[in-house]
Parts: sequence; C-alpha cells; structure tokens
Amino acid sequence: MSRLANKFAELKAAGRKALIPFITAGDPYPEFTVPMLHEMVAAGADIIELGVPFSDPMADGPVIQRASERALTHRVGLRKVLSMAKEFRKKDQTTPLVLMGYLNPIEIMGYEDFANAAQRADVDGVLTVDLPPEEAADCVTLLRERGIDQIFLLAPNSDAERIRKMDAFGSGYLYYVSLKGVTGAGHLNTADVKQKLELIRANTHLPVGVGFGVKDAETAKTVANLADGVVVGSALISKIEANLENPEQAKHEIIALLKSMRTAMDS
Ligand SMILES: O=P(O)(O)OC[C@@H](O)[C@@H](O)c1c[nH]c2ccccc12
Repeated sequence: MSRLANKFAELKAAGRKALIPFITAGDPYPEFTVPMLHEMVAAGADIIELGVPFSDPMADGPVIQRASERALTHRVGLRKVLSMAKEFRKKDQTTPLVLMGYLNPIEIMGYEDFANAAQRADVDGVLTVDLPPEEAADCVTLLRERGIDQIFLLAPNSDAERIRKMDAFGSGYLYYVSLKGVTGAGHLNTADVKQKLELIRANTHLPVGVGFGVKDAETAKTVANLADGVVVGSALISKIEANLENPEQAKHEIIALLKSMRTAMDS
C-alpha cells in the first residue's frame, strides 16, 4: 500500500481528517524548508504538499506567485526540491510528501528521469497542475511503476464523467479545487462544496482533499466535516511574506495557525 493510501486508511480508522499544508520549496530561502516541514508535521500535518517553484504559475494567486519568485532568486528548481524531499525523508519515514507544480520543469528533466529521481527521493505523490488526465498516461505509468501516486485536480465545473476519468487515472487522493480562480482567492462556499462532494463521492472511491480559500481554523473544521483532507497554502505563505525579516517569527505563526486548525478539526 502506498504511503498516501496508508495514511488515509489510518486516519479513517481513527475518525480523523487529513491536514495538508502547502508551502513553496525554497521560500523565503532554501534552508528554511526542510526544518519547516518537520515542524509542520509536529504541529499536526498529516500530508505535505511541497511546491516546486515555477516562473509562470498560472493557477496561483499573488501570494504563491511571490513565493515562487523568492525561491527562484535562490535558484531552487526541481532538482533542488527533490534533494529537499530526500533530506526530509531521512528523518520522517511515515509522512506522505506530494510534489506540486507545473509540467514544464518535469518536461525539461524528462519524464523518465523525473520518475527515477522522485523514486530515489522517496516522493509519494505528484500533482502537476497543467497536466490533464487525457495527456497524463505516459507520466502516470512511469510514476505508478515506481509506486508514486499521481494526484489530479477537480474543479467546480467538473461533471460526473470528468470525475470518473480522474478516478481512473489518479491515485492517492483527488484534489477538489473549491473555487473558480487562483490560489489564495476568496473564501470557499460551504454549501457549494458540500453539494459538489456528493457528486464526487458518487463517482470515486479515492479520498478527496479540498483546497482553495481555507484561511482559518473554523473553515478548516467545516471542510474537514465534508472531505477527507483539508489543504491550506496561501494562509501559511502569507505568514512568511509578513515576516521576511524574521523567518523564526514566520515559522512560529505558521505552526500556531496549523495547530489551531488541527485542534478545530479534531474537536
Ligand atoms: O492557497 P490556498 O487558497 O490555501 O489553496 C491551496 C493551494 O495553495 C495549494 O494546494 C496549491 C498551490 N498551488 C496550486 C496550484 C493549483 C492547485 C492547488 C495549488
């Protein structure tokens, strides 16, 4: 069983939901990332989404765009992110780590080289924002052969047929993007998410994570009542941005926010 499948099974048995923080690797500087990942796990994170910096992140709002820019100033690219994943794994053999990014850096490396490198880094999942399932067959096969899950995004306009396609191609979990728009935008609408999740559940047995617009403990709890996992990105990265002169403070605020979400989700 993959580390992701295992984690979701374990959580289900315990009646808990996955808290899934997203940060961009290398933001605000490379040495910040791996210790931050370990601290997020200690604060209650179940799964890590680690963003691969990219110069043209079209699904991302300004907060994550700027995170990518900061990381790129330090020349953090896909290879460096893979080495961070490897470093993380040395001290944590149980927390699933998902690489999240765009196709371009993977294409440049080559699918097969990437799949091999991801396997060596013991990465658990890959989410490629701009790779639709129609074009994903080669990549999915290479990853699956190496025990790595490919995670796909569902949007508010995904219909039953689309969901079944994602179910067939994807593994690990499906990621439901709660809003039309970019990361960090607005607040999610609970009623809409609830309704959509019914359609998703009817068409997949994979666990479903929900992200976009989760900014506080209350929203995390609401989403946790509906989905199997709650993804939070921009709200964490805002703490980095607000404390660029004081990264320790940023760390402190990220941990505090995650802990408050964990507590709310478990209560
Ligand atoms: O930032 P938000 O609104 O908390 O949403 C999570 C999101 O940032 C993270 O999962 C993510 C980062 N980049 C993405 C690109 C597409 C889909 C999702 C993402």
